[in-house]
Amino acid sequence: MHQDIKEILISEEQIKEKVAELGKRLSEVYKDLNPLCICVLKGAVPFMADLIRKMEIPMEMDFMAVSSYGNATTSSGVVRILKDLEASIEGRHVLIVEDIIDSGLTLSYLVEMLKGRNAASVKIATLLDKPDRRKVDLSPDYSCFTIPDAFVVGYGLDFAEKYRNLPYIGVLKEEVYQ
Ligand SMILES: O=P(O)(O)OC[C@H]1O[C@H](OP(=O)(O)OP(=O)(O)O)[C@H](O)[C@@H]1O
Ligand code: HPA
Repeated sequence: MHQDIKEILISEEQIKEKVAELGKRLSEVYKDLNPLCICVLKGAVPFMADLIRKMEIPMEMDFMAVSSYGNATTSSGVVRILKDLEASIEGRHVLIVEDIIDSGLTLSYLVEMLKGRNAASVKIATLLDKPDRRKVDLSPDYSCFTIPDAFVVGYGLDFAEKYRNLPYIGVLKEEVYQ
């Protein structure tokens, strides 16, 4: 285990199993709909890469970069679009792929923005859901794990851009970010 990690919350094996389960479910839900999976950079990259390989249906992908955290551990509430989608989503079935929903501020902003572009549907798939910290009324359509209120890193999630390459989800030692 990495020296800055206090505890492994979700192991590599647990992630693999849940992601495969979700991929199978999405393959049924989106059969014949050619969904557009939108990966929210950068944290959702490992989840997106693993999830789409478990979706055994035609699908397309695109990427968005937004930022609300910067190098802090709490959301500023201000969502900035750093990179927009390449193509129109009008009439498309959109699935937003996220690593974590914490305050919900990032996704509530994104969902409203994408709905405003006349998508046929806009749904959310998240690896982690941290409902205790929610500041807006938002719940994911698909979620792999519900986690307690702790700052976690790994499998895409960072603190100050570090730890994204850990293969598990771990709780960061307080002394590392305090
Ligand atoms: O529910 P919220 O409180 O809004 O938090 C969730 C968002 O925060 C993180 O992104 P961040 O801005 O840190 O970018 P990153 O994915 O590049 O790490 C995470 O990837 C989500 O997008
Ligand atoms: O717990 C977290 N870890 C990393 N990034 C995050 N963005 C929101 N919550 C978190």
